[in-house]
Amino acid sequence: MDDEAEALNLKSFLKWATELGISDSPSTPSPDSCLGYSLFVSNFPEAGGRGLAVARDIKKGELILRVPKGVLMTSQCLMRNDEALSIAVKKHPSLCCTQILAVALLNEVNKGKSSRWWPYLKQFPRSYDTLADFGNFEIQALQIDDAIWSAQKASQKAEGEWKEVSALMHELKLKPQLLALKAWLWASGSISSRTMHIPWDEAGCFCPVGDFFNYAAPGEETSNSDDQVTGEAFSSQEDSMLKSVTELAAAHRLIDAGYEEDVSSYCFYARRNYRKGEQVLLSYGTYTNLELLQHYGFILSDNPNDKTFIPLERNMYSLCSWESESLYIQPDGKPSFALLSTVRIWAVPQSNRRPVAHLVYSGYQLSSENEVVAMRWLAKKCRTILDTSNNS
Ligand SMILES: C[S@@+](CC[C@H](N)C(=O)[O-])C[C@H]1O[C@@H](n2cnc3c(N)ncnc32)[C@H](O)[C@@H]1O
Repeated sequence: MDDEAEALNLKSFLKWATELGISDSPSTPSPDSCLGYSLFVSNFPEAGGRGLAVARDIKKGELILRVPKGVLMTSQCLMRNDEALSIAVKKHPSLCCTQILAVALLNEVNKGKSSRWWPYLKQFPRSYDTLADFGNFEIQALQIDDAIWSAQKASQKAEGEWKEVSALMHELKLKPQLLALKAWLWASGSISSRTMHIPWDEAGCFCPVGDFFNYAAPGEETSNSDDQVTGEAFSSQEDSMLKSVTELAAAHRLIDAGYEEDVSSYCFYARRNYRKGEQVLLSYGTYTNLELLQHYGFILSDNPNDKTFIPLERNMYSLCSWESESLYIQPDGKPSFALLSTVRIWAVPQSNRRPVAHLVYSGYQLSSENEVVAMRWLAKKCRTILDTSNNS
């Protein structure tokens, strides 16, 4: 699609969104666009491509976008507006909620221009780079065993789920290209990378305009010094007056987006101060780079939540009851608590381990000798892992 056609599509999408009540402003927006007061669509080649920038200086905690419930595209509303879909889905009770949403999405695409969601559907990417979309060559290029395993699992899972919905999709008489695995991967990628959490459906919802926000890892906003201006603490009295956990988290801006029952809308807030023109970033959750690749198809070059998992020697596993996922090195080079405490115990002579275990699990260094042995083991292990991945 050329740039001009894309710009026209975006324009008609924003008009459609305005008519349905989406707004970035407390007052009535212009009939042509639901954006312009707080936000505008822009391109950020280094951070997610198309995204939303602020149209004015914005303070932390400000409401910047509201999307009414009626505009959220969910399985429930797609089935409510399509009796044939609803009847067909009921005949397949073993399907899970994401399979139902994926079929409902493809069924809507099948309608083309006659779909009520057409202006929105045209805004979806044509394809995705999530792990399930990786071919064999790309999977091998991942090099790390964990990543290769996750990619193989993701493709197998997508293909298995596609086979399970095949009968339903044929009953719905979808066009041949929408019955193909490629279309299924597109629908699954759309769900994985674009849906937002809602309390009434585990598959989540598609949230027009709200799904234009790109991602920044949670915690990064604290580096913005301007935050001090509005980041005041709440008193415990004020806290107890806030009715729910969601409300409390929202008041402290621990969450920057969520469905709010009292206004029947999905609401988006600035989680830090922004200067006019800056991109507003949303935290979709806490993810390692592998998880980001799996669910969203990108990685962050500087991800504070990334982890390098460290396998223990066979004789060390009996010393700890931690899951392997808790044994890792953080991006700042520090070992996780589980890894550090296990290696500290291992570095104690076997006959002395029991009496010092409680000190280790309280986070204490036992002695400088113990620490040196533990750190030497960790350094050697890290070197071996780096050598293996550099040589493969
Ligand atoms: C919810 S959408 C965000 C809007 C998207 N850029 C668009 O144009 O529709 C999520 C997708 O945006 C991209 N994305 C979001 N944040 C990113 C980031 N920090 N770096 C690279 N890509 C990002 C990824 O492709 C991800 O799957």
